[in-house]
Amino acid sequence: MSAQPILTVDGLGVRYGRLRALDGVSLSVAPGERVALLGHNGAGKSTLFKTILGFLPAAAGRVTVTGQAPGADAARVAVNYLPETVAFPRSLTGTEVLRYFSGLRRAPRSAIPDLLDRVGLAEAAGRPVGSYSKGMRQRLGLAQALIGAPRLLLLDEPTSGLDPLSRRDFYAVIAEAAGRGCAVLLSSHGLEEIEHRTDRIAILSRGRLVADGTLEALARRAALPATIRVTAHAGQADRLQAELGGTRFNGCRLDLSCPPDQALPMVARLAGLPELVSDVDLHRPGLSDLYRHYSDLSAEESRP
Ligand SMILES: Nc1ncnc2c1ncn2[C@@H]1O[C@H](COP(=O)(O)OP(=O)(O)OP(=O)(O)O)[C@@H](O)[C@H]1O
Repeated sequence: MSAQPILTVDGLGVRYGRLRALDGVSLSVAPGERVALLGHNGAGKSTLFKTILGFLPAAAGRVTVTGQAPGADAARVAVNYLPETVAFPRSLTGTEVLRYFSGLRRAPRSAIPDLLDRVGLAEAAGRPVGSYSKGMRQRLGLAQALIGAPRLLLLDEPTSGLDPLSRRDFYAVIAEAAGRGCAVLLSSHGLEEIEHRTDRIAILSRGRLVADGTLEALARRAALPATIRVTAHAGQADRLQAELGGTRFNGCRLDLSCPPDQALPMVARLAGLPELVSDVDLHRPGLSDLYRHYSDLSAEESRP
């Protein structure tokens, strides 16, 4: 991406006393880019967010937001943050909460009805937040994070506790913000939900960035084998296995593992065996396979 990044993280190290929570982390997010930050519990995701917000100092390296140091006025205006757990005064209505935050950010109050509408809270706008469900509070949190058209959105596990339809709507709102040029960095443990809803994946493991790229680039680099599930005609599984090898799972299923570039030629070969094969299902590695691959690699590298 050629546009100047909104967020740059360069060789960042952060410590809690003797613990290295982040070590040599480099990452950037350009305008309009949605980057998913993945990592096990304790990998350092929240620490990275807190450093970008200026709450924690860097022990090494550098972070800039729109070219400014975290915590500087211009950086604070540029970034909005949705923490993992949002808490609003229970007696205020949705509209009142957004009025309060609009005041803090000097953003026009006229945008509030539209914001509430975009997150599906138009009808609940006049009700006290204490009567909202967890998902509704989370959506109000997203509306709060969108106030003032931020240039960088930091979202810490924003969809935990949301049902599948609310998650879909949530990502649609995030895509709209990115479409307007907002840079988005969001952490998640939900691999399936981010697989096709973000532009790039960054994986943290024990405070180090072990992968950063598009799903396609990470898959190419990992070169994990594809699995072809073959269903044999009744009584033909033995012959098929004798011909192709693979692993038998029941009377008629055979799993073949192929290098990525051999998967299609193998499917073509299977199509030429109609007397043996009744069905073929090609399974390419998904994000969960890649996540395991890169996290395991980093665990192996750090083993003495
Ligand atoms: N205030 C703190 N004082 C000391 N250690 C801390 C503090 N906050 C976090 N840590 C440690 O720093 C490391 C990174 O924690 P962090 O909260 O950034 O991880 P995370 O990836 O956000 O985890 P999770 O997915 O569980 O939210 C962990 O080992 C954690 O125990």
